[in-house]
Amino acid sequence: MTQRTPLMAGNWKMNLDHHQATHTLQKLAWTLKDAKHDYATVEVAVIPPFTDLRSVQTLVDADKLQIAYGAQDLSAHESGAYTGEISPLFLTKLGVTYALVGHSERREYHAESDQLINAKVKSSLKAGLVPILCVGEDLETRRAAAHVQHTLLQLEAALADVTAEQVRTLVIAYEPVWAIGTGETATPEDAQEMSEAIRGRVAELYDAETAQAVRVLYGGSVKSSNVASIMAKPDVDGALVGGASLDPEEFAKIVRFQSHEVGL
Ligand SMILES: O=C[C@H](O)COP(=O)(O)O
Repeated sequence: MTQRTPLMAGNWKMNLDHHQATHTLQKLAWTLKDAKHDYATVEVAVIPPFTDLRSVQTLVDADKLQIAYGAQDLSAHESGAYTGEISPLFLTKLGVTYALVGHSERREYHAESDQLINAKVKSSLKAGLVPILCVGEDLETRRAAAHVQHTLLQLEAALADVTAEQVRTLVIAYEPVWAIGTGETATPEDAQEMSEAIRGRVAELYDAETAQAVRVLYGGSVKSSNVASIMAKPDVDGALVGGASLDPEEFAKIVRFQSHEVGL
């Protein structure tokens, strides 16, 4: 069985300018250093706004930080007349590792279609970025008990024409929209149900080895007080953290979920 390294990714959304980003990242790095965090056991990434990425890169390089960083979105195109879009190649040049694709806020506020999300998955993979593909249902869909079917359809659409080899590197984030920024958290059992279903569908679409390699994160009001119970579930490989990642001490506690009993 493949050993999957847990990933804690902090999505800052549209918060923190480049000065604030530097301070926040520095504080996160110091807190984790004080706690003697072993990045081989839990990987850490921050996902700042585009305008912060150069400052983040400079700090990571200068202080030789082991914290990875990602982009919150990217273009499906490499270059050309696409005003306001960011090429995956520009992100690679900035040392970016991850790219969020199909976050629910992009799907909702920018009407991103499954087809566009599939194109973005492919453009990020082509550029050597690791997509963090976001899927999940809204409250109405969950109330209708159609959440598994809905989420797996999003997954299948996003993976059209993506090879098994590529999927093995992928990160999938299950984010129930009703639990994002609301303080409502899915139960650990909800997170496990969907993570297992996602892994099961990857096995059906590809093979068991691919399904064992892919990392599935949970996202939606994750905090230091609830992360350990979610991480105890066998198919949950980490968290995509929004609000709580803006506080470096709180985010460090989330990263250090295994040490909660003994403190940081
Ligand atoms: O990308 C992160 C998710 O949207 C979760 O956000 P949240 O932790 O603020 O609920």
